[in-house]
Amino acid sequence: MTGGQRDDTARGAAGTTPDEGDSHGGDPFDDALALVNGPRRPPERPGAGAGTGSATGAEARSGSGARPGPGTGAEAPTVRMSYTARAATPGDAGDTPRTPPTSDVPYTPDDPFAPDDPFASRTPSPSDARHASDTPAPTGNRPDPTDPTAPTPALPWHAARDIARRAVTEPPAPCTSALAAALGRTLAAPLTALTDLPSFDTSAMDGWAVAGPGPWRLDHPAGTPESGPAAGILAGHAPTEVLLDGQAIAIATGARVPSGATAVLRSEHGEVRASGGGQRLYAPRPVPPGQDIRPRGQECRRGDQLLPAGALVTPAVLGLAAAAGYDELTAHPRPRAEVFVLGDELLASGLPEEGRIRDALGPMLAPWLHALGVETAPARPLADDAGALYEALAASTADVVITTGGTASGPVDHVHPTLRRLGAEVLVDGVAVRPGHPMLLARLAPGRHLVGLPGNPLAAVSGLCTLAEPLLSALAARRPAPPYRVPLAAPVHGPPRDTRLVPVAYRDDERYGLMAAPLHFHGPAMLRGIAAADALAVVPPGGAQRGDELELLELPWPAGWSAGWTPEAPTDWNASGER
Ligand SMILES: Nc1nc2c(c(=O)[nH]1)N[C@H]1C(S)=C(S)[C@@H](COP(=O)(O)OP(=O)(O)OC[C@H]3O[C@@H](n4cnc5c(N)ncnc54)[C@H](O)[C@@H]3O)O[C@H]1N2
Ligand code: MOO
Repeated sequence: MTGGQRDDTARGAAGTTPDEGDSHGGDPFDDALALVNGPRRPPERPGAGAGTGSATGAEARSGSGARPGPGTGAEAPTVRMSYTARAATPGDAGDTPRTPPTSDVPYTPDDPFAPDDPFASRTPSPSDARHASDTPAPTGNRPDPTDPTAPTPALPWHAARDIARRAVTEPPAPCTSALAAALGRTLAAPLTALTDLPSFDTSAMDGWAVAGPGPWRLDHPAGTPESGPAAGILAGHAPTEVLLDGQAIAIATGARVPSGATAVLRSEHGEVRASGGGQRLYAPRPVPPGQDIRPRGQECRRGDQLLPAGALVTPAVLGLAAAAGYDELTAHPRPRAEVFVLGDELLASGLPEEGRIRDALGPMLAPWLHALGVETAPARPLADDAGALYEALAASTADVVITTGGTASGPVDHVHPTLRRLGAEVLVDGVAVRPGHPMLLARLAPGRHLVGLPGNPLAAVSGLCTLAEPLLSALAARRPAPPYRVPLAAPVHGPPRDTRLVPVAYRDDERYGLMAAPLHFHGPAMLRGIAAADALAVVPPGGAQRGDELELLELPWPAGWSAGWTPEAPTDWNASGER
């Protein structure tokens, strides 16, 4: 979890006073929320100059609760909304289209606040998807093979995730690798200690190993007498001395305590005085037996289970494994994924021009998959060409192929026909979730799957989190993380039948503690909200109120994430003096 300790007094929690977001208060998190949650410029209407026919800033702040008609000021039918002021303002309801809706078409398929979406679930889903586990095991919503034109009912969100997780019956066989190569993989067997830890009685402090009550004779001072505890038994040495009652010897932190020693006296607690040609060590007060000695086996005994099979190999696990004597680990291989980005309109660089736009998914998906522990090459752009898609899918050997775009039924949406041509088994064909409902999952061959992400960028994120993440996690043999819930900081409207995934940022609240503040700019084609988010909140059909505890899907990068950065070549900072 990230950001739980942030001091957030932000006014920018979505749906509260969003349009005040332009006044930054100097608090970094406040500023971040304000930046992402406001202010918005009303969208231009096609063919109109900037601002023409759009709500003014004053109107935007007025919270009138009505959506203006196209250039007439006429009000659309009232739509029940929780954060009325924002949702009622053009350009504000997530992805309000450039053409404001007419009064008889009060919302569009894109509108995340629309109470009912004609393109959403074609059959009712359970009224509350939070209880999907009460429903019988899902069998998917693959289309009727006898009728290729039959509409496919969208699956409830939890059921779709469940199918994705269970699509993998057996993860690829584990393999053994050097420790470092196991990072990010899943332990195939319990991590069992190969040694006691510590493996010998160890001094926890620099000072003297002492035997019995003081004062003690320093019979074995190593080095000069003045060097005190800096000499004596050093870490890494195996002492042969046996201390007798009344004797002491200098010892360093981490050194093996000689037999006969009953405690370690810290250097700052002891005083060495000359005495009759020798030296005596005095302590201001009695030293309890065992003080500052880490006894052998304190952390574990050889054979103890340190971690179960299925644990994720994190940097800390690598450290523990090394301490416990491992040179190699047996772990499940990382899933291998290939990403094909479809769309003739996509540009790889520069500014959007003449109807063409930048590819936002290629740059996002490969590192997102890396963050999920998946091996993948840079995304491959593919033209909107059925033949090219067929060739690419037929040639791929990846465990999971991820396509973006082409999932709907437009003239160049080739994913469904290509899957049919390949004889793939469609397991999920549409999910009752917004955004992202045309997402799909298919089995290309035993052990090989395809996740079709919709082209709208936030819809693609939704598909990634809904279908790809559980599938990849099962392939990596990870145990599903138990869902956790955080109270919502502001109400979120929701359609009656579809789950919504809404970007949220953590904030602290006096009453509830950690809360999830919904972020604006959450329309299907927008990435501005998710780019500032800590997680996606799973809003059940019908929406949620402030204080409702919602399941969160955390994004796979915690605060301070460094993308596993490693220098390509060793860098000598001193040589250049530059950073
Ligand atoms: N008749 C219907 N039309 C649509 C429906 C529907 O149910 N019936 N669903 C809508 C929804 S919801 C979505 S989401 C999209 C899904 O479309 P596709 O998966 O076929 O994707 P495209 O049409 O190729 O693109 C949609 C949109 O996204 C832009 N895009 C695509 N790829 C990228 C990318 N890599 N980077 C940035 N933007 C991308 C593309 O230009 C389009 O604007 O279908 C709706 N239509
Ligand atoms: O517009 Mo679509 O809901 O899948 O993003």
